[in-house]
Amino acid sequence: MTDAAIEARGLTMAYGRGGGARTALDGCTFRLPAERVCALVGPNGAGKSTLLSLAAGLARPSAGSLTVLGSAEPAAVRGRIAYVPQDKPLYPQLTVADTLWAGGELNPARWDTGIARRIAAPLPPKARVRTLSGGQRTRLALALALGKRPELMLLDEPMADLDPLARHELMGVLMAETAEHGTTIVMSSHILTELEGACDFLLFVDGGRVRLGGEAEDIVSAHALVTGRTDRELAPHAVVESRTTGRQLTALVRKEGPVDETLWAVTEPSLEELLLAHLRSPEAPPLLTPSAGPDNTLQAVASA
Ligand SMILES: Nc1ncnc2c1ncn2[C@@H]1O[C@H](COP(=O)(O)OP(=O)(O)OP(=O)(O)O)[C@@H](O)[C@H]1O
Repeated sequence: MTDAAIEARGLTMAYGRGGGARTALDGCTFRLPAERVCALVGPNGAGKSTLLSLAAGLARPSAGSLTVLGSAEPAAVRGRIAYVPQDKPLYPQLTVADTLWAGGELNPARWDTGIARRIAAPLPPKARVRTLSGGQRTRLALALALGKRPELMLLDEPMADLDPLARHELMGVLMAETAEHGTTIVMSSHILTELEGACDFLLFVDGGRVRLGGEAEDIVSAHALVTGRTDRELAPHAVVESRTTGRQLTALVRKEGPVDETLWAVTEPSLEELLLAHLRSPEAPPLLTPSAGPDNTLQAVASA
């Protein structure tokens, strides 16, 4: 089994104390293998940012454990991690060129001027950060993160304010980082269409709990989109979501063995269809594939 970049057991994080405490993560157990591009998805308030900030060593969990790059103290390996939070903190008074220079000064051992300059190339070097647009600031933050040549990149909605061309370009850069340098990328996103083909691993959290985890391919192939007559039995397959039109039933099911294709028209859902169905059906049972379970004791992927 590949080394884990992040491994969580019973990871729990509550903000505040006493009656006002809010549980952002609630007993999460999962494993993210190294050298993968992992999408972290889930609805607003699911706990994605909380998970990324814990992995970046910026806060400590309230309970449970979190091992990052082999260290039980994520803060101790901060030098090997690049974390780009949602608000992309940068010094507003510095120019683009000064920001890149400071990136090199702060990371003398690993700094890669070439990639940082390449990513920041469309930005005016003399412009002050405070004058940049949201998307331009994101580009600069990603240039700094990539320049650091990290082993693990934790990116909180990095694509949200980029234009489609910039998104396409930067997703390509991130995928190439993983392929060429073995960088592990964990990226939260609400842009489901862009995750397909870009992310090979998936962690879906909702209400602070892990609902889906594993190879994107395995998670998709554990499900089927089926269409047939309403009087046909879908058991033993678990219905994630269904709708009827007249006498026709369409359902997204978690397969329990092969689906009877003499009764049902069967297709594989897209990753987006699968995630939307789970977002609409919070009661669907969780699924972790073996590669996402810390010691293979968790629920295995349904055999297709
Ligand atoms: N600093 C904080 N203090 C108190 N509660 C917080 C804090 N940060 C997050 N929370 C709460 O924790 C829960 C999870 O928030 P988090 O920001 O991790 O979700 P998210 O999945 O990143 O959401 P989004 O998609 O909207 O960015 C929410 O209920 C949120 O209100």
